[in-house]
Amino acid sequence: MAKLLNDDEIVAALTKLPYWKREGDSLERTAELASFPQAIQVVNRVAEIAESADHHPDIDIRWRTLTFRLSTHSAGGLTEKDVSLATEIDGVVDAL
Ligand SMILES: C[C@H](O)[C@H](O)[C@H]1CNC2=NC(N)=NC(=O)C2=N1
Repeated sequence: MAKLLNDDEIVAALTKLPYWKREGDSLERTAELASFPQAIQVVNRVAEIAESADHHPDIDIRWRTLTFRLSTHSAGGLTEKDVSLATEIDGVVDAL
């Protein structure tokens, strides 16, 4: 099972993830895209990445604004899997 990150490790990871904040046991980011279809494109690409990694985000879709919440449910908190998925999501959002 993935190892839980401690508070210092989470703070260190967040210095490299400026769009993300910690909300308790989750990492959270909002992204506003140019249109609803673009937002759905991002969701579809993130879904592919999540399936490959077998690590799935919570995603809230409101018109063209997406909110991603990442946590490793099996470990009961944040792990390197969440940091890695956050980095991948940033790449998807940046690509549009
Ligand atoms: C069996 C499978 O590996 C698990 O159910 C995976 C699926 N996706 C997951 N996603 C997230 N975010 N946390 C998990 O603990 C998790 N577990």
